[in-house]
Amino acid sequence: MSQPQQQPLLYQQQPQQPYGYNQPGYVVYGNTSEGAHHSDHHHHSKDVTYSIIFFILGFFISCLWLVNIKYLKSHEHSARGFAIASLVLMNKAIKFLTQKESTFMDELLLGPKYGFTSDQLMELAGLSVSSAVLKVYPKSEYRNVLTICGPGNNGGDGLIASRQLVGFGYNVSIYYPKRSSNDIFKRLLLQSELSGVHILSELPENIEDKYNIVIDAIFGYSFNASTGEIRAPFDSVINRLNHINQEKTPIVSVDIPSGWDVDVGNVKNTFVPKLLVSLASPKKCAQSFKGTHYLGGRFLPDAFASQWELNLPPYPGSEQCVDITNCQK
Ligand SMILES: NC(=O)C1=CN([C@@H]2O[C@H](COP(=O)(O)OP(=O)(O)OC[C@H]3O[C@@H](n4cnc5c(N)ncnc54)[C@H](OP(=O)(O)O)[C@@H]3O)[C@@H](O)[C@H]2O)[C@H](O)CC1
Ligand SMILES: [K+]
Repeated sequence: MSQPQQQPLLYQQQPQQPYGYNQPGYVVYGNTSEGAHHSDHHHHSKDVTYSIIFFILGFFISCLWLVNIKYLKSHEHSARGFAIASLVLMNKAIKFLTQKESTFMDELLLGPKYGFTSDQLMELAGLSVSSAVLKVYPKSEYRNVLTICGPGNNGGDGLIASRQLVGFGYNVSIYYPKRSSNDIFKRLLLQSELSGVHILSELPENIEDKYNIVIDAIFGYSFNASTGEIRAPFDSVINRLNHINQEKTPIVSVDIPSGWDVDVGNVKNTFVPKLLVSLASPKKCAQSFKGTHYLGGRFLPDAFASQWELNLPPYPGSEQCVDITNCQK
């Protein structure tokens, strides 16, 4: 006698639908409650497995913690636990700013509500960069420094960091091919020269033979990537940096790796620095950065940071920078 054939049964036809099973077209073979129970159990254990996987992956790419939202209603309490933990961590994750947000926040800090001056912020930003260099590249091994300064405030941070590095015992040269006529920058350059920084008239050949570190203070968050080109003279400067052997002479980027789109990242396939020192709060492009990552620019008032939900890590003691290498993705 032939066995009656088992008919596929759409799960939606069952009177009680356990959570997570009611996707259209979900099919259970056989109409016994045992089969449904077995499948139910299988799905619940899947909830736990997937919620754990997304929880762990979230440490590498934090937006994956958001995926765990769907397990908040799981029947498995461990899956719900991992979902809640993911959301807590997600909330604690450092915020990465867009170009627009960075500009807006800078204007706010310099406006009447917070009352900072540009000199103040730049001085603290520069001090953070020199402090991070001192930590990561000690002068016993990395004494000779070349700083390349751009036309804006990122270049100003470079001028300041260079002066401070001389104070820390480094031997520093600056290449500053497009100088601002703004009084602040003239004073910063004067102070650098008086402190003993060498001012170069052109970018030296054989950078790796002469220098132990290159500081990239060319462009910050106002770099305009929309035209798709880097204008002279920085096109050729960045091209030189693309070919530097960073195993010998690492590049330290101030706030943004120059040439990267602030919101998107390394779209032009230019150099990837060994060390990035983000200022105030990291920018979106730093989400794809895999090297050593420090945060500096310790000038944001606590009220400001909480209003903008920046979730910045605390700076240890009186330090001017903090290592955020593993908190960034
Ligand atoms: N609150 C803070 O976070 C602080 C940040 N600081 C630092 O300041 C920079 C932002 O400085 P900003 O002056 O706004 O701009 P940049 O330094 O990024 O330079 C922009 C100039 O670069 C030139 N540019 C832009 N796009 C291109 C391009 N495609 N090709 C060539 N050149 C380009 C342009 O200059 P021009 O003279 O050519 O017009 C831009 O004007 C921030 O990142 C921090 O490092 C402060 O130090 C402290 C406060
Ligand atoms: K830079």
